[in-house]
Amino acid sequence: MNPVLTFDGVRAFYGQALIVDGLSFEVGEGECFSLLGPNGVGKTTSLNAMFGIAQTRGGSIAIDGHALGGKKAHEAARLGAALVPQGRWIISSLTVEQNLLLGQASERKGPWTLPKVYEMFPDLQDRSASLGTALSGGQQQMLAIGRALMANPRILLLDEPSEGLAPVIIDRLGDSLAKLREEGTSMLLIEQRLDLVMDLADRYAVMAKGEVVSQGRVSDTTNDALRELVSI
Ligand SMILES: Nc1ncnc2c1ncn2[C@@H]1O[C@H](COP(=O)(O)OP(=O)(O)OP(=O)(O)O)[C@@H](O)[C@H]1O
Repeated sequence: MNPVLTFDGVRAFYGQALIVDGLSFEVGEGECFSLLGPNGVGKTTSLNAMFGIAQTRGGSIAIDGHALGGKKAHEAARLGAALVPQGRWIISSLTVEQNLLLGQASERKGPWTLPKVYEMFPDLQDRSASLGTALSGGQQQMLAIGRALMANPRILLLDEPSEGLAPVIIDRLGDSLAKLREEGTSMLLIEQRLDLVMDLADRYAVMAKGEVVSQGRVSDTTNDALRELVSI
């Protein structure tokens, strides 16, 4: 089966600074793939390379076999990449519902509509008229995920979704992501909480200095073994 997302020898830069150096991995249909590594190795930059925020010079990135060309942000969204960014990027002047509707900008058709997002995250329906940034941290994370789902993505790109959340909220987040996984949503998960990775991911790759240094199936490893790999 063709991969949903392919990174092949990607080299990504900020200006002249080479951050990602020959990164290769694939995410299969319906798979949750986790990209791991210590702070600063280039995980977020890899996502930024998909949207043209970091510049790629070398290698290729493809969604469903379609290479991302020049106009990356628009193209990646149109092809079905939806980002749940680190820090969530909730627009403070917009209500919850208006933030969710932003997700439709890519004009992709599919099962995700406002009622379906509200069914998945009832808190968002209760607060639909509130300003997005008036929500709690956990609710804002749900809003960021809901907004990405409104794009009817081929792949959901989650950058440290548990960051800054209390353990009980992380459990709820994990349940929601598990539900999405059961529905067959393809996911790329960047995450420091390895228990969440162990619960959700099928496969993982560990990055160091901008490239993959080890990878495998989550079912073949343990939380401790993964922690050791990530801390090298
Ligand atoms: N806009 C930018 N311009 C220049 N350098 C940047 C920029 N953003 C990040 N960097 C640098 O790129 C490197 C990789 O950062 P990146 O955010 O991709 O790491 P990460 O693996 O996602 O880690 P973290 O968990 O800290 O986000 C770091 O050295 C960082 O300082």
